[in-house]
Amino acid sequence: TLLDEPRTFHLGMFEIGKPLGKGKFGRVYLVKERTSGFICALKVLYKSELQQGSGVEKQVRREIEIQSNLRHPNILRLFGHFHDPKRIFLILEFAGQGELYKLLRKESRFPEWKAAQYVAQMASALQYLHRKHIIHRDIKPENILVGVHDEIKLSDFGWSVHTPNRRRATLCGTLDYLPPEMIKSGSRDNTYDEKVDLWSLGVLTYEFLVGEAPFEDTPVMTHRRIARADMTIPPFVSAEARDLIKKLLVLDPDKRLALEAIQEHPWILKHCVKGE
Ligand SMILES: O=C(O)Cn1ncc2ncnc(NCCc3cnc(NC(=O)Nc4cccc(Cl)c4)s3)c21
Repeated sequence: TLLDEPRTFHLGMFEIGKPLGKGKFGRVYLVKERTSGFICALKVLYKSELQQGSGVEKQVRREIEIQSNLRHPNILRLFGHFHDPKRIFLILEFAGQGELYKLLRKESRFPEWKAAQYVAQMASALQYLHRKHIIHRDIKPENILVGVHDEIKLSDFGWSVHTPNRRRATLCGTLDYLPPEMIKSGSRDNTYDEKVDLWSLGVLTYEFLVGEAPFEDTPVMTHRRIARADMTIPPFVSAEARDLIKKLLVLDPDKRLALEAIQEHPWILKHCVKGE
């Protein structure tokens, strides 16, 4: 079936179901693989649209190359891909509860126990990626899906790269989640490493608990507030959660709490059963 080692795939293998979402570059459908009955998500990308973007087609190839080799419960599986003259198709694991940011908007903010479980799963996914010298670089609620049992599925590796990244930082994500070292201009080496994902995890933790990003403002002000790590954490956030956020949203990348330490942080231990 689909889970076996890579084979060639084609559209006729799938029975197309309901649309799951419409992204910037194409639509996603719920599909069933005919022979095995296996349910998955099919992302359709139009080559015409990709060719317009600067090097976007290369990004999709890199995503396919990176994500096809990833196997982790909190990383959305890419089972395979194929293309026809006009389109590229990504065969993806189906995430039963869809996009995390929709759940977040609906609940406005998550209870601390739920936020802690999501952060612990994100830290586990990032530990797996960083051990493989992959930085995601675009961690934000829009790129996280949720499975039927509330398990986090980090997805959309369109922007992930292998470290160390000697390329100049390009403005790739929404400003809210960008770490200071990626928006700092002027300094000679605008390089960055996997610690950018630690900053974004801090922003994510804040947004889970508060319902909005810590530096949300006008673009100019957001830029300035990120550069100064200028944020206020509302009083309803517990002392332990506040402690973790402040240990991740640190300007100096080397002083950010390491992923292993996040798993041992009191706020995480309080809400997460060990070895879950
Ligand atoms: O999210 C939804 O809309 C709805 N939804 N609901 C449930 C569900 N289950 C699985 N997947 C879904 N959606 C697809 C998520 C993606 C995963 N990987 C991607 N990769 C990508 O888009 N790459 C890409 C494209 C264009 C340019 C470049 Cl550079 C890279 S998109 C699901």
